[in-house]
Amino acid sequence: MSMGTETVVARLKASGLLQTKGLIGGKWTDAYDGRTIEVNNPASGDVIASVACMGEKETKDAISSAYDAFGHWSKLTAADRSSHLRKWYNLLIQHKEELGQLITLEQGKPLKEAIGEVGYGASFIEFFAEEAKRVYGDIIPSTLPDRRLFVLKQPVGVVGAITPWNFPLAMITRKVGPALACGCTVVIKPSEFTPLTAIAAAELALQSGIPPGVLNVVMGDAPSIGNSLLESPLVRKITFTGSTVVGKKLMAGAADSVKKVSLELGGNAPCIVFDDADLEVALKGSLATKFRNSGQTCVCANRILVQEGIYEKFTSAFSNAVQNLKVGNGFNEGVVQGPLINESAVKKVESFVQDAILKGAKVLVGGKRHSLGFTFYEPTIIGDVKNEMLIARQEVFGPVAPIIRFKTEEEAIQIANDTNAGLAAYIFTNSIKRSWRVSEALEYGIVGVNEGLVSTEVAPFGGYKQSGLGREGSKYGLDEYLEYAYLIFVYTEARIHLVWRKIELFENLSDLVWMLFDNLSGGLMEVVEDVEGLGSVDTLEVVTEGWGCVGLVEMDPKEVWVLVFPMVDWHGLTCVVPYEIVEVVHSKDEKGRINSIVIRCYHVVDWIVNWVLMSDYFEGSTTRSERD
Ligand SMILES: NC(=O)c1ccc[n+]([C@@H]2O[C@H](COP(=O)([O-])OP(=O)(O)OC[C@H]3O[C@@H](n4cnc5c(N)ncnc54)[C@H](O)[C@@H]3O)[C@@H](O)[C@H]2O)c1
Ligand SMILES: O=CCCC(=O)O
Repeated sequence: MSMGTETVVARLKASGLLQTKGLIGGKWTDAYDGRTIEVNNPASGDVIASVACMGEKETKDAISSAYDAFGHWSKLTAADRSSHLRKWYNLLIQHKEELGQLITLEQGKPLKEAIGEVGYGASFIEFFAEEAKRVYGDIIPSTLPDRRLFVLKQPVGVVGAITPWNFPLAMITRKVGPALACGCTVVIKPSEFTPLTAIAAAELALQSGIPPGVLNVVMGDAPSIGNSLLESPLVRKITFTGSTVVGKKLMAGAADSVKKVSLELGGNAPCIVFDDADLEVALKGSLATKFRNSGQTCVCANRILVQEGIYEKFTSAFSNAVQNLKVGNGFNEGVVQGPLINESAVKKVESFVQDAILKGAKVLVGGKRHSLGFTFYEPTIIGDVKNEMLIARQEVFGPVAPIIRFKTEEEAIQIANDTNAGLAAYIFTNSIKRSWRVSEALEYGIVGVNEGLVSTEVAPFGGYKQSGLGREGSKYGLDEYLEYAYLIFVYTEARIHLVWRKIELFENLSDLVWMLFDNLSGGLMEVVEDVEGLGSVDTLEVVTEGWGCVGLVEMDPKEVWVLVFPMVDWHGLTCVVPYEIVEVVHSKDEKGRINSIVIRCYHVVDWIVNWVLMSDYFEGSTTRSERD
């Protein structure tokens, strides 16, 4: 291990945030067969750590733990879940430096950018801690007068979350934040290249008091973990960020048990610079979108389309800027371009560049491996690229900017949309009309107008076409973890057959309660108010099997009348059972007989209903025993 890596590793170990085990049911766990997998520093090739290499058995246990934890976690109040998430967020921010170092160590991005990722990643936890309290349902205006229609949002259940290496923290929190906020529990499978950040984030989740089993981490054998998640009937949702190839496999695998699926897949972002663009703004935006994370983001510009009138000026200024990008180990001061993740990533970049050159493109800057060796590649610009070349058809996922020349707006739109991907697109123009026109014509889920950095926790992130399904972040991000239950309640006084029963005035409350228990076939009796000394109106709620007692009304100092009603059975649903009496008021006629009673109570769904009972009801009333 080189000195640099060794020192950082020692510091991180001392902080307790560099761990190597998976997390199952709140317990740090080795692979059951003891297997491990090495995690490398891409800047030096050093082995940072050996982590548990897990598979089917560990994943099944993690799923069971998540399933067991779901019962409790989903029933916490939104405020409680929110408070757990907020504590986790605070810890992530408190450990921003260490987490940033871990990211640079295992993923390679410059430390400043890595610490930026921690802030970005943590923002999803903060945002969804707040959103947890806003998972509102709906009341739908009914087509019939006697019914009420509701939409109840419920957590989908256990979630399998599979994430990539390019944002080792943010791609996890963008899934886990909304999942936990909604009441789901999660099994996370981080990339085998960057598990350390995921483990550290899970450690902080445990420290924040998130209960065991709510968040589990398994890593190692990707297909085996993936298949276990797909095959388990306990897993109700798969959320994946990664390549389109793997995304398609997971989508197909989820079909068998019809799991809910959301996919954040690869992009092929066009960055269109029009003649009327502000050159400085276009340069800044194009640099930011192309070279962020050394070109290894799904929203990185993959093709830079430049209109012919500004082509020379733009390419020359862009080339100057790119030549000055400092490449190196992410821990070194001033470095803005780190290494690529591994050797095969460099080989892919090389082959794409080679293909473009063979087909007539020209290297304007860079174009080869960097003299630093390992997986460093020179920041590169290639001119005269055509949209048919490999580099314009597929994600290069490296620091290479292919430039395509175009003449008209229509041509730019046609080239931009000529791809299976549809994640992010960028346009640079000073024309408001063109901004709207082109933004709306682009078949992309995200469009940056005069802006190269588009990601934020408050806006929906996701793609059209083969770039994925669903959205992450923002209020829309919650939908991916919710089921919508439609409930219909019929509310009708005609269905309620009221029965009044005269009973003796009891000496004390317990006698009364026992009498009710005996006579009303048993069940739970809940004293809503203290009935000691029975006033003119007292309220008692007794829920019995088939019968309910909602009120006691004193008619005479020697008599107590109990209002009993059968629970209404409607299409197999027991409903119209009031559960909390607010007020019972009665009036008497001139002979002192009760002629009306109004019972105000909370209905099962929290409306207050007024039941007005007129004297007619009492005339023909029967007792429970008579009915039986
Ligand atoms: N749209 C987005 O939000 C977004 C964000 C980040 C990255 N990405 C995309 O991710 C890709 C780069 O990430 P990557 O190389 O880690 O992607 P990848 O598809 O190779 O791997 C992603 C994850 O899937 C796992 N995996 C691989 N094969 C699997 C299988 N058979 N079953 C289950 N899991 C499996 C990997 O171990 C990893 O955890 C790029 O295409 C990039 O565009 C997309
Ligand atoms: O790589 C894709 C995610 C990048 C982002 O969230 O901005």
